[in-house]
Amino acid sequence: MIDYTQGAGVQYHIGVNEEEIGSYVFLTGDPGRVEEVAKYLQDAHFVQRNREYVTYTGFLDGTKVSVVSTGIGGPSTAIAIEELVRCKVHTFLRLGTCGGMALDVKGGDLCIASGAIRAEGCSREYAPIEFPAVPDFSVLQAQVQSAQKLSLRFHVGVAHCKDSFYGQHEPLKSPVGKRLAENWQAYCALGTICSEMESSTLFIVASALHVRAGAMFMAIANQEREKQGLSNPQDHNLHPMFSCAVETMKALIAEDKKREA
Ligand SMILES: O=P(O)(O)O[C@H]1O[C@H](CO)[C@@H](O)[C@H]1O
Ligand SMILES: O=c1cc[nH]c(=O)[nH]1
Repeated sequence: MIDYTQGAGVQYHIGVNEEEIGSYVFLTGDPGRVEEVAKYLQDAHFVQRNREYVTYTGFLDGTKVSVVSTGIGGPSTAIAIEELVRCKVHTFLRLGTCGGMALDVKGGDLCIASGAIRAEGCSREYAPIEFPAVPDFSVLQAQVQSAQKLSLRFHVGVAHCKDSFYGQHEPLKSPVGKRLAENWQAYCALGTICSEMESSTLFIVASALHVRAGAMFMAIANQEREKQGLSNPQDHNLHPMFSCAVETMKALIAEDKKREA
């Protein structure tokens, strides 16, 4: 393969090298969210910005941890994961936003993905469609335990991942809207908890590269509650999720330290 690195192991898109990155990484879609998450780390500093990729690095309980944005959707997420794995990252935790689908998911609730529907294109370039997009079990378990410890209102279940945000919200405006709406109805009938855009790619690329990954999202609102005439509060406060994510990463780091001792 042509060497696109910028020398000294600096990765082509994310613009960082192994020395600048912890082996544990929080991923967020929004580049503007990275600095906010980094405030939860000790001694965090800005590392790099290139395209949609912003990176900060700091510490949790003495272990180096980074926060990196992926931008929206599968392709930019897959690139971030591939390049971060080249920087020796072995643990990923995505912190995102989502729309609720199950009627008991309200704006402000935390959704933890136990699996993801591969209704996007990118993951098909990593695994046949029969292969399930699932998180690493130890990461999932640590997420659930952290949400319980913090007494958050949370849901664990399958997340829907798609490429078109507006196909989710206004399917019938699309020439293929009937198919989108029919599939959406089926996903709801199957108990899917929420919809977002990166976790299936994250889970499949992580499986392909033999690293571990998990994902959690704050529900902003729920269009299905709106449809049913139920209350539909909007909530954009992501801090409870950040606290849960930090708790989760600390638990994983502690388990790893115990195993290595
Ligand atoms: O808040 P983030 O992490 O970007 O996640 C969600 O928000 C974006 C759409 O508004 C998509 O990236 C979706 O997955
Ligand atoms: O409804 C939503 C909210 C956030 N992200 C999505 O993909 N959908």
